[in-house]
Amino acid sequence: MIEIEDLTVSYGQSEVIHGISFTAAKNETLAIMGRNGMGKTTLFKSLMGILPSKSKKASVDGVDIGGSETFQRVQKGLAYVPQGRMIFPTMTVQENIETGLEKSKNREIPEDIFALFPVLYDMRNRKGGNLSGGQQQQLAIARALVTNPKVLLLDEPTEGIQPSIIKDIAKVLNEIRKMREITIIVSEQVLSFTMEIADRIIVIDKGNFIHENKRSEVDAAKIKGYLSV
Ligand SMILES: Nc1ncnc2c1ncn2[C@@H]1O[C@H](COP(=O)(O)OP(=O)(O)OP(=O)(O)O)[C@@H](O)[C@H]1O
Repeated sequence: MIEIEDLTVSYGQSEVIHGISFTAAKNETLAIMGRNGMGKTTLFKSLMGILPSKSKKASVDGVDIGGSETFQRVQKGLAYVPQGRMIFPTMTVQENIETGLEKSKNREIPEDIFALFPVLYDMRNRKGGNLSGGQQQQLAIARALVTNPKVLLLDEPTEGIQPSIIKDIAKVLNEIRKMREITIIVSEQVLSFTMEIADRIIVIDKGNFIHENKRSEVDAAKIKGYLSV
């Protein structure tokens, strides 16, 4: 569970996130949707402590994360799958996953990881750079999950991935939620994908949240309107 109140993020003098507030519950998937440049990556980087931010409240499972360094936020239960996946191409699949353990209390890859991603088990000795885009995305998710996060942030996981594989990513995220009962927050532009995974959709526009709906009440035409230029 994550609670954020009145979060502001600036690059120098230029404020790009303007005091947004949200909560996401345990076992809930929240999608934050918006066009390029609307502030999704900035929001996620600030939540991870990669970018400085100000807020009235920022907590994970009741524990304050405001002012914490990135590694402390990971220890408090946040994990991050960055846009573009950022896996290590010259390291093996197994080594890539193990890099996620460095700041964690665990020493070994949890058993359910390879159950979730059988393809990564089959390819554990291959170099990360030789995997397909969809497999690299699975690897980036696996690496984030080894710290046993309470809240998993994924920045545009479908970017550059074929439509057939996008369905697999949706299936994996639904499976993760079922197995781990964690909070998942995903930034996205693809509505068909978020409709398969999200309980709630928020639209971000120029650093403000401008629309919010439960999945069951989503007006697809309205959200598509916000997402088109
Ligand atoms: N390093 C930076 N310095 C100054 N401004 C930046 C920097 N990075 C991003 N911005 C600006 O902040 C705003 C939000 O960008 P951000 O990358 O968070 O958007 P986004 O919604 O994630 O888009 P995308 O899908 O293209 O990544 C944009 O106006 C962008 O130009």
